Amino acid sequence: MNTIKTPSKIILFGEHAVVDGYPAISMALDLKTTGEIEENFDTISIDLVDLNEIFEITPELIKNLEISNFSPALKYVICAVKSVIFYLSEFKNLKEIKPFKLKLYSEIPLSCGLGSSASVVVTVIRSISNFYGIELDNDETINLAYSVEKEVQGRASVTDTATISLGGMIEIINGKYKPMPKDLEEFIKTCKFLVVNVEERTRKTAELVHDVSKHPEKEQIFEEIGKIIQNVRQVTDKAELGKLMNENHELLKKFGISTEKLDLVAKAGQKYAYGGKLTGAGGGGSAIILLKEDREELLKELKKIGVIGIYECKMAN
Ligand SMILES: Nc1ncnc2c1ncn2[C@@H]1O[C@H](COP(=O)(O)OP(=O)(O)O)[C@@H](O)[C@H]1O
Ligand SMILES: C[C@@](O)(CCOP(=O)(O)O)CC(=O)O
Ligand SMILES: [Mg+2]
Repeated sequence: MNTIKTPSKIILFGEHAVVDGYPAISMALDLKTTGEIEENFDTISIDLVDLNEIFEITPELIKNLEISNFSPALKYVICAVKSVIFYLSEFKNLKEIKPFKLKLYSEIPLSCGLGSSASVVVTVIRSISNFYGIELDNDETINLAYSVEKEVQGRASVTDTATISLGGMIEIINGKYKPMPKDLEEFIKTCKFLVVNVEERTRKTAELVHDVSKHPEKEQIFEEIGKIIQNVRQVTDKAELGKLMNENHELLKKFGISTEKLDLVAKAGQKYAYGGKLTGAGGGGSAIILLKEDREELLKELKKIGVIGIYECKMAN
C-alpha cells in the first residue's frame, strides 16, 4: 500500500480578489489529508472516510462519468479521480486502468476555509499517479487540481492547489504562483499565527465565490485589497502587518461573506493581538490571528465567543 499526505493552507491576504486576477499571499499548513492506495480485485473503490461514503465503479466506466450526477460532497473527489485517469491515459501513456482501492481521510476540518477541497484533490491526483507508477511534476499536479476545483466550483484561483502542492509560502500574481520574495518570507516566518475554526459554514466555497463575483462594488473592493498586498511587501513590523490584515477583513465584510462570530474573532485579534481576519471563502469557517507574545487575554476572549477549534499555525514545507 502507498500513502500520500498533503497539507492544507491559510490565505494570509487576497482571498476572493485572487479569483479575479488580483494578488494573494498564502501559506501551507501542517494539517494533512491522507490517501492510502492499493490494488483491488475488480473495481475502483474510493473510501471517503470523512463523508462516510464509499464510491465504486468498474475501471472502463470511469472516463465517461458525469460529475453533475453526484452530490456536491462527492464532486471534488470523483472529478479528481476521473480527471487524473483521463490525463494519465491521454498524455502519460497509461495503457491499462488497473483497479485500486483508495482510502481518504483528513485532519483538516472540512468546509472551513483551510483548503480541504484542494488538499483532498491533490491527494487523489498524487495517490493515483503514484499507484500507476507515473511521476507528475508540481506544475502538472497544480494545473490538474486547479481544473478540478474550477469544474466543481465554477470559479476558482490556483492559490489553494498551488500552496498545498508546493508547501511553504507563495504569492499569486496575475494568476501565476511564485515563491515569496526572500525578505518577506523571512519576516513572515518570524510571525506566529493562530488558526481559529470559528463556526460551521452556511454556504459552500462555490456559492460564496459565485455571490462575490456578482457584487456591484467588486472591482473597487478588489483594487483596495490589491493595494493592501502592495503594502504588505514593504512591511517589516508585526503591528503594521496586523493592521493590513484588519483592513483586508473590513474589505471582505463588504461582500457579506463575514459573520457576527468571524467579526468578533477578528476584533479579538485586533484588540489582544496584532490583527485578525477571516481566511478562505468565509461564510463562517476560519479566521487567522497574528499573535503577540502574551496570548492569555486573547484565549479568554475566544473562549467567551465560543469557537469550534484553535490551532497554533505550523507552516508545512
Ligand atoms: N477528506 C475529504 N474527503 C472527501 N471529500 C472532501 C474531503 N475534504 C474536502 N472534501 C470535499 O471538499 C468540500 C469542502 O470544500 P470547500 O467548500 O472548498 O471548503 P474548504 O476548501 O474551505 O475546506 C467538502 O464538502 C467535500 O466535498
Ligand atoms: C475564495 C477563494 O479565494 C479561496 C477558497 O478557499 P476555501 O475553499 O474556502 O478554503 C477561492 C479561490 O481562490 O479559489
Ligand atoms: Mg476549497
